[in-house]
Amino acid sequence: MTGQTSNYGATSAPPHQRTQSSTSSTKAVARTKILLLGQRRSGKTSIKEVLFNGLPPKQTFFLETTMRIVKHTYDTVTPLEIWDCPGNITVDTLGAPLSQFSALIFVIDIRDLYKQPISKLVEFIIAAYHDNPQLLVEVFVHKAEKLQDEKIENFRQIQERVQDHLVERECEQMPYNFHLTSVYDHSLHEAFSKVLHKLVHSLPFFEDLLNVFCANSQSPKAFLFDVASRLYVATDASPVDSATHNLCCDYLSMLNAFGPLYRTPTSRATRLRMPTAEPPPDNPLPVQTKDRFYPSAAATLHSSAPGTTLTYHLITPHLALLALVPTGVYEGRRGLLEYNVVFFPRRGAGDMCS
Ligand SMILES: Nc1nc2c(ncn2[C@@H]2O[C@H](COP(=O)(O)OP(=O)(O)OP(=O)(O)O)[C@@H](O)[C@H]2O)c(=O)[nH]1
Repeated sequence: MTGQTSNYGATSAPPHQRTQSSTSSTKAVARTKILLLGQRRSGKTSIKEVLFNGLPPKQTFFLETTMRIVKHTYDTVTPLEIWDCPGNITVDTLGAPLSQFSALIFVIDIRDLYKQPISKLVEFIIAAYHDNPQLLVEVFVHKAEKLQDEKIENFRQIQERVQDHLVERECEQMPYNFHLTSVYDHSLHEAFSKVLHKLVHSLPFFEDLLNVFCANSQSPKAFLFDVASRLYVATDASPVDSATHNLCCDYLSMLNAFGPLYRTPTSRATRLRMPTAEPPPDNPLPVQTKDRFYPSAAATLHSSAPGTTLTYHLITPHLALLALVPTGVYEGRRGLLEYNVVFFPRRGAGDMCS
């Protein structure tokens, strides 16, 4: 595993504590910087808050206008620093060269077909073309759930206008991607996960491990999720279908909500041992109050034969493996399955048992 990955595993705080940005770790860790740009009220802060602070989507309504750049740090496989910028920021007022950043996410309200947001996006793409051609430019055409019939048409028009502007400015070589997003469905998680994949250097390693896990466990699909943000860090080679992704996201959300309720003696930070003698009355057994997320769970998706089971295994304090497994395999060979899971983070692909 790379240094980055082990660093992540060693330093991260429990999921429920990780929603706060940590300034102390900002200094210690080299972070991948992501610029979050767009017009006022396009939804930038909502995106950041929903993904990285667990804010319920409906409460984004109460977010205040961002007046200055807010830097939010988040520890996942690659430590991130997300710059949430006010709507009026320009290349000149950003206060940092674009070469410092690994990705630029530009948020456009899907109903905003006017010139202003598109011109601003084009200005940043042109600046990136000159200062940092490696910069990932990802455009989130946001609030997509608001439109039903015109959604695809607006999406197409925004893409076409950006392309036309870039051709006019002779800058069409700069690559960029468009995503339809909304905080009210899973599209935001899926789009941001795709951005994250491009920033995780150890992605091929994780993908290899997942491919081997799937082959050895007869699993048609497996994801490695960042537990708190519910972004998937990697998946196996089979295509991602949105329904499966959404199901895993929902299951994780349910476990995140209810997991802390499940506390057993073995879920404590250190297991209690049977006392050899009566503890003195003034020195009772230590009571561990630290919450521990329970390490595995499963749900049967449809019971009729052959059946599919959705499994969850926490493999580091912050990463969970979610996989679809045939119910027959889960019930008949669970020990072997869990053996594969236990060794997933520790061993290379070649060492996994079949
Ligand atoms: N319908 C819908 N509304 C959204 C979505 N995302 C954000 N909003 C709403 O858009 C409004 C503006 O959201 P903000 O996150 O404050 O936008 P911002 O881009 O950070 O705005 P500034 O701070 O002014 O730059 C809020 O009322 C949100 O509830 C979405 O996916 N769908």
